[in-house]
Amino acid sequence: MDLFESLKAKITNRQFKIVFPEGTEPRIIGAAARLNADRILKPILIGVTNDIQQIAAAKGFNLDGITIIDPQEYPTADFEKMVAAFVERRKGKATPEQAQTILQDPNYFGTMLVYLNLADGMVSGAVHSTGDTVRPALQIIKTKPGVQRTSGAFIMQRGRDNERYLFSDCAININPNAQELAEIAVESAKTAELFDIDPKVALLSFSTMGSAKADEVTKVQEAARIAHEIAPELDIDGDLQFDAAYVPVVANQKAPDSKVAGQATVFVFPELQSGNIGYKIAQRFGNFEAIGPILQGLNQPISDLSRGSNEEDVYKLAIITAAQALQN
Ligand SMILES: CC(C)(COP(=O)(O)OP(=O)(O)OC[C@H]1O[C@@H](n2cnc3c(N)ncnc32)[C@H](O)[C@@H]1OP(=O)(O)O)[C@@H](O)C(=O)NCCC(=O)NCCS
Ligand SMILES: CC(=O)OP(=O)(O)O
Repeated sequence: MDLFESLKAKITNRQFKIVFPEGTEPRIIGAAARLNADRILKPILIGVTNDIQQIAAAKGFNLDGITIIDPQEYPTADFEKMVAAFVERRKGKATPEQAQTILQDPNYFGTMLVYLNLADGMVSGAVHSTGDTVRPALQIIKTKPGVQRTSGAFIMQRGRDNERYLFSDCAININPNAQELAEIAVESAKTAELFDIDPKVALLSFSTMGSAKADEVTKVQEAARIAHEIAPELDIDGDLQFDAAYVPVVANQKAPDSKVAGQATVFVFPELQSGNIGYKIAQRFGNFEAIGPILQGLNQPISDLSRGSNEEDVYKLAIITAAQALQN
């Protein structure tokens, strides 16, 4: 079965509430209208009610049954509760006065709705940068016990045969050290399993099994060693060049003893430059659909769209976000 058909079947009965802080963005309104009409989840749009209604009317989107929250019209008592919870969560890093201002930002407001369990997840980033989208989540939602760093994975899928892979970290950690890279690899394997990808994890490099000597390669080798320690049951290998990870005949030549080479399904990039460039090349040259970034390792699901996303990307990432909520 198609991944999204199977995810829809899993989440439909739960009617998760997913908040969209960019409520006046037509791609967001269009996706929310479809998700609502298809009865997959309950969207909450944040923004000025009149503005959202006018854009929806102009584009022909039906908003019946969709909740709109205008932060300016939010009941005072509820906003005060939100401010108090934010101040408590930030533990001395924000005064109530600062919190009042910070929570005017729709990404902070939306993240607090999730934190307060008034929503089950959040999807934003269609117009905001990744930093502005995820910073509230890093500060408020925070990582799960045992996870030090969140990271951003993409499901990459193509064609009718369900050719599907996971790429990470394509969104968050600019230059992870070996320990952080190992954690990204292990968290990526868990994300892959959640989305029906059998994880064979390649730690990518410009070197295969030590064919090049450089600090950058040593970092990847060290990450592979640490990842084996953290999760000995997983198939994780590196350093591997992309061709050795992906192409069986090259794998036979470059890494004949590897359990991952030639069959990798999860591709972990050594740092963010290559990760972000790599997924966009596969998406734009390789005709892969890129769904994400899915933030891994957070206590509650928050997803960050690329500003290059279309309505279909928003629709699918909302489904992924709701599927992550099933784990909570
Ligand atoms: C993600 C990012 C915005 C965080 O940067 P930042 O806001 O400057 O982070 P700070 O160092 O100020 O930390 C802010 C908080 O987030 C936490 N944090 C930062 N990075 C984190 C991570 N990867 N995982 C978990 N928590 C993290 C910090 O511990 C800190 O928490 P605290 O305030 O409770 O102490 C930054 O790493 C970044 O810009 N990454 C690249 C994003 C990008 O442009 N990607 C390409 C497009 S997708
Ligand atoms: C994930 C990503 O690259 O986001 P953006 O295109 O918005 O920078």
